[in-house]
Amino acid sequence: MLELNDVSKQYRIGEQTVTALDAVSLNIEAGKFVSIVGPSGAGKSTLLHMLGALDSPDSGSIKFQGNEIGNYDDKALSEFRRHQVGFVFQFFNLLPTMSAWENVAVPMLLDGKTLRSAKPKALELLTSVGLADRADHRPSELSGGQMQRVAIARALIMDPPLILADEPTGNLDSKTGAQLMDLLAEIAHGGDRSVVTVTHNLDAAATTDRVITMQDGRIAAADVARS
Ligand SMILES: Nc1ncnc2c1ncn2[C@@H]1O[C@H](COP(=O)(O)OP(=O)(O)OP(=O)(O)O)[C@@H](O)[C@H]1O
Repeated sequence: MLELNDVSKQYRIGEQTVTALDAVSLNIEAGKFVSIVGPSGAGKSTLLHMLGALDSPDSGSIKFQGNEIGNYDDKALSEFRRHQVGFVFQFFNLLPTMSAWENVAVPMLLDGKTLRSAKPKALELLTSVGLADRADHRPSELSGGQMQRVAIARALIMDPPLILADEPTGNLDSKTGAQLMDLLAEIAHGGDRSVVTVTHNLDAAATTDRVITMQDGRIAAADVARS
């Protein structure tokens, strides 16, 4: 589904140059739940951003379903982000004045649909993540785990083949975090979807199909494929 070849990225701050990604090559297959682990500053978030075309590499190639993302113009890039990728963040990023179902509907609104037309799908997705009875609640009336389920439903509403999650359990207690990982695994294994998550939690990572360990902008040797 996604193929990275020799992807490098440097950041320059004043005189200093930081190599965030150093010639990373990687294949992400459909239907797999993949975790990215490694110490702080290893390049995990930078890699995740490259996978979702939130950032572009200095060199190297990123192909999505055989197409070179580097050749996309701005319009194709925003189409890609809107339709092919669902993002889940550590701090949920829900809109506080909207109800749970309205938050789930947001990507459809950004795609020009009305709230009314988005509602059935938003409710269906909330039901699928176990929150049918919380649809009208605002984020402040939900627990952290529930807020992250809303965020996952929102990530799914455009039916993207790729879900990217940056520390999705970082703000949750360990039991709730484990339940969230189970939900992400179900999402990956339930269809031809890939789910890629960055995590600091090695126990959580150990439950995924594949653990990619990063160190100093490179994929460390221990890239364990379990299936
Ligand atoms: N926008 C930026 N400007 C400058 N330097 C950056 C930028 N983004 C990342 N970096 C640097 O690139 C390196 C990799 O950062 P990245 O956020 O990918 O690491 P990480 O493994 O996700 O770390 P953490 O676990 O702490 O979130 C770090 O040294 C970081 O300081």
